[in-house]
Amino acid sequence: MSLNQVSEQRCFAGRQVRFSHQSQVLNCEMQFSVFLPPQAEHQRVPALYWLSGLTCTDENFSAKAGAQRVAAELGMALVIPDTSPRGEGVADDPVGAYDFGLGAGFYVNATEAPYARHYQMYDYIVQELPVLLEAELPLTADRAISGHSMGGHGALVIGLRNSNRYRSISAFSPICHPSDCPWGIKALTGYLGADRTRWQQYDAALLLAAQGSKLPILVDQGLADQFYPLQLRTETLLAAAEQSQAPAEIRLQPGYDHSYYFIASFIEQHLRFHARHLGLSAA
Ligand SMILES: N[C@@H](CCC(=O)N[C@@H](CS)C(=O)NCC(=O)O)C(=O)O
Repeated sequence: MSLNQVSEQRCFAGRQVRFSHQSQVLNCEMQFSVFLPPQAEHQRVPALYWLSGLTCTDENFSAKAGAQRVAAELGMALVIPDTSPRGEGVADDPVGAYDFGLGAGFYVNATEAPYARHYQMYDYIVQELPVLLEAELPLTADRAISGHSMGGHGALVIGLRNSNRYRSISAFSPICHPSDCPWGIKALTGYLGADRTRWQQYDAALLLAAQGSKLPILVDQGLADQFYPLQLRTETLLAAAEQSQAPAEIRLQPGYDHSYYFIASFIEQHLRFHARHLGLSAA
């Protein structure tokens, strides 16, 4: 077993578990959380990967979203990775800003020094974690992907580029067009360099406009979100979905902000959306 169990709590008759492990891809020790529903005691279950936003660890979603009750009912595991490589030797933002470096890996494979040595979050999510978790835990290879803000960007990009690996994609308040917003420009310049042609593979609006989506997509965006529209650029995703005739439902929700109160309000609908596409009967 290459996973070390850090903690475990009973939750809705399932298990909320935190693990640490040595990541080969990220070249450092990592922690992540998993919710295993009660059904996982006697059978393998599909998994929803949840990618969190800026400043988060694996614990924000576990503690604040209230997703476990419905996941337990549906028989769906929740896999909640950290948002960047971690540890003393991992390069951070030069002035410790919250929107780059630690807690802000942006789910890309960095090519630029000094970040390339550890910041390979795309491969960590797409390759390393599923292989590890499906070997060590009672998970099937049926996966869905979701996330919030930076993690919504990650979920859209990873799902759009890997339609054979996931059944469905959803996002809350995603950074839709990182090539053209302050958070995205800073991150993509720092991790990938100034050549914008290398950014396109990590830009959900550009990917969706160019190739459409084989997977169903559900997006919720709060209209009282302080980061909408400057950072999130939801209108670019709406335009790309329309242009490509993608199977995407993008909902603008009046009154909701960027917080986990918004996520908690709609997470049940997202879990049931994924459950339908994962073929879970109770959805
Ligand atoms: N700290 C930042 C905002 C960071 C932020 O809003 N992070 C979101 C994701 S983009 C989050 O989930 N924060 C952690 C939480 O609410 O638990 C600021 O002051 O502007």
